[in-house]
Amino acid sequence: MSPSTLITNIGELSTMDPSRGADAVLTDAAVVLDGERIAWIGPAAEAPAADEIHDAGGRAMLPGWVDSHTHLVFAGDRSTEFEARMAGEPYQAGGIAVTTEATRAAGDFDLTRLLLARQAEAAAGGTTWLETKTGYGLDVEQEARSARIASTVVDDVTFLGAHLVPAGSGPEEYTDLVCGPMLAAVRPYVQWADVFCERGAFTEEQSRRVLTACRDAGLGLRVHGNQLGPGGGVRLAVEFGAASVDHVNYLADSDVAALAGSWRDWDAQTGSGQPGTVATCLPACDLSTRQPLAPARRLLDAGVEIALASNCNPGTSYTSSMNFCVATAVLQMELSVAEALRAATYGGALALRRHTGADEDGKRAVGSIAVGHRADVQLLNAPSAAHLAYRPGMPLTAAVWRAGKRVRKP
Ligand SMILES: N=CN[C@@H](CCC(=O)O)C(=O)O
Ligand SMILES: [Zn+2]
Repeated sequence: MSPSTLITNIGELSTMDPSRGADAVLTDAAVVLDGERIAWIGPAAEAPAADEIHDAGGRAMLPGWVDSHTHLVFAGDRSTEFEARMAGEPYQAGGIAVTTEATRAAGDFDLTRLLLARQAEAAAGGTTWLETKTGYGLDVEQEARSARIASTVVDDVTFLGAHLVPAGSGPEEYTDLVCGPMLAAVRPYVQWADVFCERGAFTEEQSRRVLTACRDAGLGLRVHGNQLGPGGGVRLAVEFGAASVDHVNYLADSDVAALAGSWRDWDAQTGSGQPGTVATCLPACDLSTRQPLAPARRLLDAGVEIALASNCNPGTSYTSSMNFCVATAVLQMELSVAEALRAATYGGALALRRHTGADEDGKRAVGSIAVGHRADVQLLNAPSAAHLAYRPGMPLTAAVWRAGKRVRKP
């Protein structure tokens, strides 16, 4: 049995629990972690006894980040491509092939070691729930290997065989492979499937085939859409009831309306009802590819639930810093601090359908602090979470607990 921990003297506790309404932020608060669950929340003066006590010293506490979009199973480096981009070259999907070559050449041991180091880096930065994708294998054996390795390290694994058509394959023939033998080989290791629906990657028709096959195989769906230009990715994601469509840089009014429509049976104030398709914004990627920042404000104003994620990958966004994403969202994307925090915690959980569950149904919610939810919390070296944007780039992560266990610095 792991000991219980009382974290007390919390100056500001942002629970991100929609069911608390206006009381979602507490001051002079305490939290008890018991095993891997949150056992108690309330005023510090009323806190129960616990095996261990951690004095937060008036610091701010919030849920651990839920990073719902990364590509961490890779080897190699693309800093030369990055430098060329900074000198004016546009980003092109074809860079994925460079990482695929390096990833295929790495042994299982090295690939696992690299993934573990990236997971530890993310956790030290406050990320307590991590999704990652395949997509740098691009043949049956290599995609299955990436999925298997990912499943031993991260919390949610997504099959992204439809990331790029590899050299030497025809697009239709490769799409058949993704929908057939590749899907069958990765299926034991993954919960989700994704498709890069974009010029230079997969057409709308090919994407539709991939989503249909993966849905029929029982996988949850996500889409990379509208990243490099207008297109059908968002529409397709909504049509298929995908949990998330990610990037969303180039949106027509009809895309925003379709996303908003998917949330019509959802009550954002209480976090109840039928969730729709989350629009996942990836600000670090937008900056690194010199794309317009995703229109997060416009989406929120239209009634769409959004998430913020790092999209950590070697091509377009080589950072797992959710602090950076939150700061950028506040400084550059017209989100309030509370909206950015929600998108990086509860929003990520919604995008992975991990936002509910407290003991009674065998699932533990992540992304919000409530009794019965997973004990995923972080303390900041600051009296309020606003410091994440007020002091951007500063090392504000003071302590992190993941499933009740204190995370060590890598
Ligand atoms: N857009 C597609 N996939 C990744 C980039 C992959 C790469 O360039 O290696 C992304 O999410 O940005
Ligand atoms: Zn991606």
